[in-house]
Amino acid sequence: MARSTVLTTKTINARKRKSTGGIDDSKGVDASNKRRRTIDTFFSPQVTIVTNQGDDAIPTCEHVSLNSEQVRVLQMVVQEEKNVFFTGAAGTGKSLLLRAIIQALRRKYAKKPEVVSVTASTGMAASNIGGMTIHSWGAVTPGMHNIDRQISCIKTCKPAFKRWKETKVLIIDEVSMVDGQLFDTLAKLAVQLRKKTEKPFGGIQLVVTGDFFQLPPVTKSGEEPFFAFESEAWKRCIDHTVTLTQVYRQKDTQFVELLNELRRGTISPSAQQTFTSLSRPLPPLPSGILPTELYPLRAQVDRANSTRLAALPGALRTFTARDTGTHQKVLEQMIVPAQLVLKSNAQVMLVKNVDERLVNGSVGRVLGFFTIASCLASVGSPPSSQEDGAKPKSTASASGSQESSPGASASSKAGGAVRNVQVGADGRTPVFYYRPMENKENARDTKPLSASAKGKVKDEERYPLVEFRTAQGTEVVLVVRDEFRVEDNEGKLLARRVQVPLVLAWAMSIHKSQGQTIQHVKIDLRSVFEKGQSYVALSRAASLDGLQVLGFDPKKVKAHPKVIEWSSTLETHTSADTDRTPAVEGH
Ligand SMILES: Nc1ncnc2c1ncn2[C@@H]1O[C@H](COP(=O)(O)OP(=O)(O)OP(=O)(O)O)[C@@H](O)[C@H]1O
Repeated sequence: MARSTVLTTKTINARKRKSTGGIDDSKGVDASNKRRRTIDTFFSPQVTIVTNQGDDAIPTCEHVSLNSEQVRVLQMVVQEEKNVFFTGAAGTGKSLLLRAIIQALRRKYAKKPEVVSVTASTGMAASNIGGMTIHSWGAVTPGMHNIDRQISCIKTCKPAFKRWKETKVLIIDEVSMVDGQLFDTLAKLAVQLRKKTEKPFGGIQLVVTGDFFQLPPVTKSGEEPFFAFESEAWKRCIDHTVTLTQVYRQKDTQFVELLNELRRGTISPSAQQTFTSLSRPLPPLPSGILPTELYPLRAQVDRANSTRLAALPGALRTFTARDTGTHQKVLEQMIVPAQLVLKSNAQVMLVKNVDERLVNGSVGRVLGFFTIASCLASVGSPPSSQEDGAKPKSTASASGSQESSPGASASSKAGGAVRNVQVGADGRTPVFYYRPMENKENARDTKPLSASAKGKVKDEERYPLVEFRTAQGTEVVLVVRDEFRVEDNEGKLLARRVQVPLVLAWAMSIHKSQGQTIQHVKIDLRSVFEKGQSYVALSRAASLDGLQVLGFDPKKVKAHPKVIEWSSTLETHTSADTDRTPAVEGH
């Protein structure tokens, strides 16, 4: 019988994806960013992050130091090897801390990287930290609680069986969405598969994080969720709970207080008044980028995107995916669509990681549609003077960026994209740079294209040229087709899609927005259907000024009573001091 029915999805750039967690792991990071390397000691750890603090929602890159709460958790996990659950409200830096922990563990176990397993409850959360879903990791069949049957299935999946036996540290992110029964099953499997029956979780060190006030486990309609913290295994295995208390996402204390009320589902009349008053439209951004719209339902997201697209002038361009494989039905779950329909000026989001600048989630605007050949001719800076007299618009940051460096053209074609395309005075047409390769001096400055890039020149398809906002400013990129693969747990290919890795990005679902910080956001709460959903949506906003709320209804802002009760028992033991001493408790 089948092992897990949960499938892993990879793109051919999976190796690149590992380096895009937002931590300075030094690969592909600007020289300026390398100055202050990250977790060299536990006591002054610094993490490079991409923040969205700019007025125009332009992300910037900065180094942050972990606060004392975060450092304490890092120590407990990495030095003291404790089983830790760390939690905290939205924006308290759980994800940032988790990335720091993963990096520190990878360094600690550099000679045996397979002993650190990085997982999350959902595919989206897993891809944010370069991991896999907990189901895929363990080859666990969802809903099956017969341990013997699970074990027989797992033993047929050699990579998963090996993971169960070799893992020393298991990380689980977004634990609020892990079903309690699954947590119990995992603990029993660990004990039996590792034959260390006396040790909880078979002796695997657990690092678990999430906020139970956010999205709950998915249940059949009308069924009560059974949270991970209610499971037997949780009580036996989680030795330390740490609550992070400093909110970073929102700087405004009034907003932080309002979000706290939302989190607990207790809305005061003044909070209600404030949220209701946020129904006013947001002023347009100078860049022309519209606020991201969040909706509870996928159908609403699709409708909002289609309406915006229809309102744009110009012809539609349709990119039809090239699908192959024996199990093409699984491609339906893929974020990259079978039919991608675009127009010039459409707002789009990249759905794959290319490097630290261009990541899954980068938002931009389509400038037009061009062939690879026309864009490769306009990459980088002009060799000496400009051939056609067009004024190239600078698309890279000025400060010593790699884009304008001599080798830019050689490195510009990075998996599914022609990077750093220079556009002319109209702001949307690639300029043409003539590079006389016979001249040795110039040849050194304008390296020939890689063999793979040369091969692509034959491709006459016109692709979207997109101006992305990046941590360094903006970058114009021709986004070409890329390969997305769906594999079973043993890495066997089930289906493959070759498609332009973009989706329309005027709107997204609240589920997909989890974990993000959004500067300008318009949230429609009228169809909210889950506890925690309103809180997740509203807590994505960085400020009240950048937040528009439609359909705010205090009756729909609910926290689950079991979560409220459980968290109150935590708080009675927690010493969250004002001086930011870690709120640590042992059970
Ligand atoms: N020690 C720190 N110093 C400065 N900024 C920080 C620090 N920790 C986190 N941040 C910033 O705070 C913001 C929110 O962090 P993060 O996304 O990790 O929070 P979170 O707790 O995971 O939120 P959510 O539960 O909503 O996913 C990010 O922009 C992050 O870079």
